[in-house]
Amino acid sequence: MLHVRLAPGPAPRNLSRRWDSSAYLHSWCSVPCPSRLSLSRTYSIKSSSIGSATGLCLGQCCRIKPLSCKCKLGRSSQPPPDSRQHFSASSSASEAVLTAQSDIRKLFVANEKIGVLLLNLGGPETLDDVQPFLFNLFADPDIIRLPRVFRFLQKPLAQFISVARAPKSKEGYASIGGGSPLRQITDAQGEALMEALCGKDIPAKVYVGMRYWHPFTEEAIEQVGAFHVSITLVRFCCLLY
Ligand SMILES: C=CC1=C(C)c2cc3[nH]c(cc4nc(cc5[nH]c(cc1n2)c(C)c5CCC(=O)O)C(CCC(=O)O)=C4C)c(C)c3C=C
Ligand SMILES: [Fe+2]
Repeated sequence: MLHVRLAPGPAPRNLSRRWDSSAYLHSWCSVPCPSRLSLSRTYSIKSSSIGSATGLCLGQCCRIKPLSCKCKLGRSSQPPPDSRQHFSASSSASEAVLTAQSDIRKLFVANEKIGVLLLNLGGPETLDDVQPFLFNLFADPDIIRLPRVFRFLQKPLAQFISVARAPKSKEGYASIGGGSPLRQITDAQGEALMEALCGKDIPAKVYVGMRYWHPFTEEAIEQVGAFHVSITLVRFCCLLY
């Protein structure tokens, strides 16, 4: 099922730089949203929408640069007229739910570039990243919520915990190869997603944004903007291992 949720009101074509919490992202996850973002035309997609053939949960890849794909990001085929009609009808609604797998094609309208922004939390890639990664994690009030009067202690506490915990965490990461596997795993998922979309003649670029480590969501969004993507599909996935 493809859930399409549109920001209310007319969608500006440029990206908004407001980093407010995104209700649509929060709605599917009990853990912190991987990012706080607001995109102009943002669609959240559920895992099965691209195709069960890939078995993807649409995780993310950790490249700032969009993943490359053999098909060109151009109009290799036009959507049927009824698709466009459907799209504009959806656009005027504050929320629409498209059910058919092929309905993603309905987003593929003339002169619209599609970007898929895959969001995750991130993990330290090297042992040197461990302490600053943990700082980012614990500095997040969605992870450790202090009473408002003690909010000023958030960063000092994050510094304390991250420094105290880092040696033990480093041991753990050292035992699994020296860093978090999140990036490689999600790279592979991003590649598979690109391939799956290409196979359906839907050329889209895939971007990745992480909440606590590189590439940060802000960087990914800048890339989305630089590529003048006008439709952004957003998906986040929390890998558990
Ligand atoms: C008291 C300690 C911790 C709380 C509370 C906690 C909550 C929490 N964490 C995530 C997401 C991630 N945590 C990751 C690593 C990690 N988390 C903690 C501690 C707490 N997390 C530590 C010490 C570490 C480092 C690894 C270790 O030593 O075990 C990661 C990175 C995973 C990776 O691939 O490297 C993520 C992601 C959430 C969402 C959360 C609360 C909701
Ligand atoms: Fe954690």
